[in-house]
Amino acid sequence: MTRKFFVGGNWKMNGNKESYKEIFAFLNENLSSDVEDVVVGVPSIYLDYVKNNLPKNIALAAQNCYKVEKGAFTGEISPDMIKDIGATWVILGHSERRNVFGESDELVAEKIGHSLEKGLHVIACIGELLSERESGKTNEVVFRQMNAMKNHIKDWSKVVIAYEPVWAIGTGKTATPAQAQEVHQDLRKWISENISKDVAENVRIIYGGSVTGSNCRELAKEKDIDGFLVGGASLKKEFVQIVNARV
Ligand SMILES: O=C(CO)COP(=O)(O)O
Repeated sequence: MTRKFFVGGNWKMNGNKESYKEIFAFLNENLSSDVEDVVVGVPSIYLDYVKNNLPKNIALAAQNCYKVEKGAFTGEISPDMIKDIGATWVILGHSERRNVFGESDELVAEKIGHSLEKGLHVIACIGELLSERESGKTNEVVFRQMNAMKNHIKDWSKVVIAYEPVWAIGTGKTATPAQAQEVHQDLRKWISENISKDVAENVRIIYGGSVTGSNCRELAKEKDIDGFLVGGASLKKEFVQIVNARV
């Protein structure tokens, strides 16, 4: 298996310049210089500040952006702006964007397409609600979300898929390794049948939802789990343990 392990920290709408200093300190002290593919997603107003203080081997992501280059879209930021300040990634389709801010599959897919065209790398998030899981619709939901994206993605090499079951986000209820592996495996099969075998083999599918220093190693043993997207624990020292889950 050649897929490189990938860990993203999603800081969401947390922290400030002062509290980020602690994060810079534990990343500087504890992260070995040869880590690969570690990205942190930062509130847009702090992207520039974090860029100037983060260890250089960690990449920077915005947590959202709009689907066009520029214009009268008050409050939005564009992929060009994200690139301009030196960030290289954007998180799109996070469940909080979908469920709190009402972003549709189509809007998420358009944002992904535009970000890729502009040269950003994308963490594309998908995942089902608890009610959807309980009614046996997990695959139907994640395949529908994937299908919308498929029409807008030409180059999958710059995409990481984050499977984040909504019921596991911020709840302390992690999917079991077997539950996560099952969905990741089904996703890879769907990709093989609907996109290509090559993309299915190479695209990284990471898991998100209450990942911690203590559960990351078991999850990381599963063959289709290629890393994590971490919320709460990415603000704490244990993030380093998660980055090293396969070491
Ligand atoms: O939403 C998440 C990452 O994007 C997961 O959040 P938690 O790790 O806090 O559950």
